[in-house]
Amino acid sequence: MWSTSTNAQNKENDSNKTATLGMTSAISTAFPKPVDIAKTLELTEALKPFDLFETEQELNHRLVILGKLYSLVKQWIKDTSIAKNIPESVAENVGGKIYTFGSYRLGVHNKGADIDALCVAPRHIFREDFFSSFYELLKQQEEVTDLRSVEEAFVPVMKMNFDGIEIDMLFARLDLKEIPDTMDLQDDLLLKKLDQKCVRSLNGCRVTDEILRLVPNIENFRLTLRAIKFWAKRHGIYSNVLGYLGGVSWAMLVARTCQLYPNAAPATLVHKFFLVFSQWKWPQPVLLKQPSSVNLGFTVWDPRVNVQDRYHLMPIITPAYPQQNSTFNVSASTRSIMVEEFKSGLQTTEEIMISKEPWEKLFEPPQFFLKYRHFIVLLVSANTAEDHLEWYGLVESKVRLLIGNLERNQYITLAHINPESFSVLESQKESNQHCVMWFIGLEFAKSEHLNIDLTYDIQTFIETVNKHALNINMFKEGMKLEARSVRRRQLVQYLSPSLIKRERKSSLTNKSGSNNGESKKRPSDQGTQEGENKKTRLSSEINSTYDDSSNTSGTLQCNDDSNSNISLNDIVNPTENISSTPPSHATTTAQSTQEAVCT
Ligand SMILES: Nc1ncnc2c1ncn2[C@@H]1O[C@H](COP(=O)(O)OP(=O)(O)OP(=O)(O)O)[C@@H](O)[C@H]1O
Ligand SMILES: [Mg+2]
Ligand SMILES: [Mg+2]
Repeated sequence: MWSTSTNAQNKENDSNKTATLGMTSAISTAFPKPVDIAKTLELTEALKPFDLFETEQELNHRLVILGKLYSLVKQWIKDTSIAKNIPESVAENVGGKIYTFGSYRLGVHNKGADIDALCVAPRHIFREDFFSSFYELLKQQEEVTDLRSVEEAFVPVMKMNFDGIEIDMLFARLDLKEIPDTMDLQDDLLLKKLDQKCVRSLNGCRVTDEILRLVPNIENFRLTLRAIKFWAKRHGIYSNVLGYLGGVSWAMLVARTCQLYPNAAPATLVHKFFLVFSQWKWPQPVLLKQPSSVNLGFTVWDPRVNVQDRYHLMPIITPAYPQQNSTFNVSASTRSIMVEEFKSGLQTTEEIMISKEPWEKLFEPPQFFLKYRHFIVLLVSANTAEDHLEWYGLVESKVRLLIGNLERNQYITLAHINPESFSVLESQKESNQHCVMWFIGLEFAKSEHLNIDLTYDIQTFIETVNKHALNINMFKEGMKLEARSVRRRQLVQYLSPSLIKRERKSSLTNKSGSNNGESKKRPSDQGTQEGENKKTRLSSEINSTYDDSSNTSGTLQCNDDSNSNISLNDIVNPTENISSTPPSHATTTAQSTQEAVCT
């Protein structure tokens, strides 16, 4: 938890940390003023009611579980070594270790989050051993439930619940005789001669550790990241799989902000985060350090070399070799939604910093259902809970294809997928079915009296998902994916009255809401459920009064960066390109426009 006393201590520790941390020097090395400290305490207080932080007891429980897992790993490696004819005296010392990564390792996990862990073993212990004998050992443990292997995944993982805590456990075999307790994973040469699966499995830990090494003040980074992750979740832009950003990408954006304002307090950092990224010239990449020059033959993100990397719209590059873009799922739609959110976050934080608004304002969810007039509802159903979990995961991983189809439709200017899924109202589903819905808000080009037929876009998507499910032998009876076009007025058929009431209520108190009064009318054009089932055709009259998103870009106010070393303009300018000779789309686009902003 952030405190003023710790900050004073940090101030002393960091007073000489004004050297370059990252790709450029800092924008401002100013230390917090009393008002920044007060705002930071207010921020901590504003986050508390949301029950994000774990108690001391809960944190200790995690440590106990990790201790037990560690003992199990050591025992298993020793027993497996002996079974492979290694003398017992040697087997005693071959070691084996557990490292954590993800939100727990970063120190920003919410109550009930999982622990992401990596088991590292010496060279005579194989992945097959991990998924057989270690699996069996875990299975015997009383505290372990819901144990399942996902061995064929891109990053193979063993999942379990260990005494109430979800664990995702990866495996990596290093080319070493033994794994000493003191070993860390920073050395790039550890990856020499490793297979792809091991390199990918090591990547999460190496990236998390590198991020922590690259921020000037870990405690300030943590509180800022907690605030940003919570804001992103509330605003429906936290999801790697749906084309927004995932935890590690948000962590890197916050880390970059911390590098640019190395001594700033978290409240200031949250504000600066929005200032920097509302103006970032995407696709200029965000980098936390100069990419490593080591070459062990693994593919790294480099638009000069890989053609596909030139099409990444919002590159945020991991800092450990082999560096990757963590946001390759981002599309034109998701990027524009995120950029609008950055702009609106800037406006809100400017008001918060001058005490015109409280921090709570930043965490208010936007009114998704009032923002659009037309939606596509995706209904995903299955017969059993187990089937549903699998089916839901598959469909979720494919929704980006539908967004891509819609983006390519010349009449659609924005297809906005809301990552929140909703239960289907009892009145709308067949008994005993497990069924949830996603909503995609649509914005159309302003043309008069246009009939838009989305049948093809939607059908292609449904066919692709069904075909894929059949190909991987996942398809089970009862698994169903439906897409319906609905108007805003028809949402009452899908959403609970309390949710609709909540959106309407907040629209009345929100001056900038996009509600034009229509949502207060009783629905008059409700089709029958059956009729709608058959219908994937959206026939809509779109005229010039079309209800656009009312987000406006934030006005910039230049303030307190008196200790500025370089300007924000220098930062959002493409000086961070990984090469000065960039023949790529990514870099040329980044260089094409530039506007003077804040110094
Ligand atoms: N689909 C993915 N693609 C790439 N990396 C992933 C993916 N899923 C998980 N990871 C890696 O595993 C780490 C842990 O993932 P996880 O889903 O547990 O998120 P998290 O950041 O720990 O947040 P949470 O608190 O929700 O668990 C991520 O930080 C990332 O490094
Ligand atoms: Mg996690
Ligand atoms: Mg996880």
